[in-house]
Amino acid sequence: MQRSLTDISYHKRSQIKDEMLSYESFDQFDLLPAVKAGLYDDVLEGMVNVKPTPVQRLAIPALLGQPSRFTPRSDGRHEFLLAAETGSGKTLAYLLPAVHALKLAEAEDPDIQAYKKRFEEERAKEKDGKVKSKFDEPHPTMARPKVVILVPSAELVDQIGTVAKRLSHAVKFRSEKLSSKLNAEVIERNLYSPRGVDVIISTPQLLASIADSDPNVLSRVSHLIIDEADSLFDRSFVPLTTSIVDKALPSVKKFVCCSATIPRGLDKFLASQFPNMVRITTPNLHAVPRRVQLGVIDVSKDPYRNNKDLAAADAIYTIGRESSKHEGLEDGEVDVRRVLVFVNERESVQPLAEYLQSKGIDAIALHRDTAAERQAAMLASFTTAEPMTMPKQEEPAVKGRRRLPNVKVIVATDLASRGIDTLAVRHVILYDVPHTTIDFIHRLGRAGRMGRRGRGIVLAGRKDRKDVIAEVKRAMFMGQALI
Ligand SMILES: Nc1ncnc2c1ncn2[C@@H]1O[C@H](COP(=O)(O)OP(=O)(O)OP(=O)(O)O)[C@@H](O)[C@H]1O
Repeated sequence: MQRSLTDISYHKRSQIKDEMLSYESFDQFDLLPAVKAGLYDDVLEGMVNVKPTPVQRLAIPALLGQPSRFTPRSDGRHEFLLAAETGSGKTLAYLLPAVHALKLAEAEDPDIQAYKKRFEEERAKEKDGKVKSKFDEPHPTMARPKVVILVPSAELVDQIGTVAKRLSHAVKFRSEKLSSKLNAEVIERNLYSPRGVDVIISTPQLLASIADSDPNVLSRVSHLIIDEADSLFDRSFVPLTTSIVDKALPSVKKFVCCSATIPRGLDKFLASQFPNMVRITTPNLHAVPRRVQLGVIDVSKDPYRNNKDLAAADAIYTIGRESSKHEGLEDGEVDVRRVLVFVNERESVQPLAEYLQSKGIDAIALHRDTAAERQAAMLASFTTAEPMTMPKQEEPAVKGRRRLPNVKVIVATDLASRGIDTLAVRHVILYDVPHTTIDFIHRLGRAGRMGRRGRGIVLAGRKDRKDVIAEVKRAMFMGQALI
């Protein structure tokens, strides 16, 4: 299992640490003032003393072409791999430089400038009251985005789309989402609006099928970003992802792949397809965030006797009961805890969610069959940074009718939840022991995001490799990479 990841030497790690010390503030990056304003006032609104994270310190200067050991010296297309731990701010590491470049290119684009001039002239005439404007010319960027961001799920399209929208208030660009959650009319409107579009965030399925019928959609792309590249270049996604990459590459200036892990398959694929790709890896790559601890429940022992469902329900009840001990709570209040339960197989998601519901737990399955609205509402409560509390309620004494009102549970496979910024999650239950270290990293990475504390609980059965779990636990305790 440990062999699935590629090594990074200690020497390289210490060189990277030195590099990170050169940039301590976002103000040191050559970003347009509007981009910085959007970052401080809208994207990270309300945060004080904001500093770039390690991946942002390494990637932003390199993508902007500022002096750094990762800045390519050649002309032509630049290719990057950004690999950094889960929840470490990779989105902004690629989005800020892409939006900066978009605005610079816009200022130099003769078609856009000529369009703007005609538009302003018509508006001025209208203001003078001379004529009613008949200006209905489509914007030159209509269905021709400059920045394309690919992600593996509709939920991630929403998440990244929200960050881009926030940034666009100060920076003034148009960003649109394309995903299977939207109906055909909305998708058409988002892409073919006569007002134009600068940034598209999409799943590969949707964009690949649009590009099949209208290849020009990808003809002006200058920044192509493959987020969650370990998923998007794996066996199931690679044909769709590469079909988009192949169509877009002729115009692309910056090609950015982004991932929390570099499995051997991705390593080999990128080395053969993109031999000049600059790899930006943080010193803590492949380590689970330090503030996440791992506990183990041996379900083969009493009282569970291999009943994993019961062990999961019990663990969730314990998490719920502990929430009243949290300091800072008003008297009579409890925290609302958000718990993610991971299973290995898609087929187990629904039955486990139903079992937990039968035990009075507010659980949903994260998959296509769960009503979209219910899923969205539950996910929203998992991704908020705001604390959530409720009045304490006594559990009913009558046996068999227990209810746990202060815990919300999502049961998922990690593919369905990959990359989701579950800021509210402190507890992750690994119902199945993950098949690989990569899965351990992604699943535990839903807790402990951006320096928060978290706890993982593995349910270990009779046949599970307890030595592997012990090794992962030890590496996590030491803050080491799980390789
Ligand atoms: N410099 C910063 N300071 C504080 N918070 C930040 C900073 N940069 C990003 N964040 C916040 O950190 C959280 C995690 O960021 P993000 O989702 O980009 O992580 P990620 O590295 O892409 O994770 P994953 O690998 O799981 O996809 C977000 O809520 C984001 O707003």
